[in-house]
Amino acid sequence: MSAKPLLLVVACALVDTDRRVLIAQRPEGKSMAGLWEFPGGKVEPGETPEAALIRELHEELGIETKEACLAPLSFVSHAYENIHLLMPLYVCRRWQGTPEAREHIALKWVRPQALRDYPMPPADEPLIAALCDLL
Ligand SMILES: Nc1nc2c([nH]c(=O)n2[C@H]2C[C@H](O)[C@@H](COP(=O)(O)OP(=O)(O)OP(=O)(O)O)O2)c(=O)[nH]1
Repeated sequence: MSAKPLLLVVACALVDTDRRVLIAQRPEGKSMAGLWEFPGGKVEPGETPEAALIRELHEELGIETKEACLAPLSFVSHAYENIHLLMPLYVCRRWQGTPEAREHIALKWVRPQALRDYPMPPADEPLIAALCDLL
């Protein structure tokens, strides 16, 4: 049995004062296009997960946050066809700026119980339950 490469991706649930969570729709041309995801992305070599997430939040949404504002919530370990995804999910309640879709089709603020109304990557399912418990 040949092992699949392990892919480390960091993701973030931005939570607003109404306890809604930001999800973002993946663009055309990427895998899983059209599905809704938590903002985030791959951890580059030499990067800490937190630094990667702060970078991705800036690149994707144009917002600024800092490590002290990132609280680990849960993680998923999910076998996709070609890779094995390891994805920690952080919760962030404090940031500067207003999120805008710089790399996604659309953004949406959603109550945790309504996340299941939006098609998300298969790996994300357990994270919805974790967010419903938290919020
Ligand atoms: N950011 C993010 N990625 C997720 C989530 N769920 C999930 O399976 N993923 C996967 C999709 C991608 O394979 C990978 C994130 O990669 P990425 O966003 O940095 O890069 P990408 O879309 O260009 O990746 P790809 O086209 O090569 O698949 O993690 C999620 O909720 N948020």
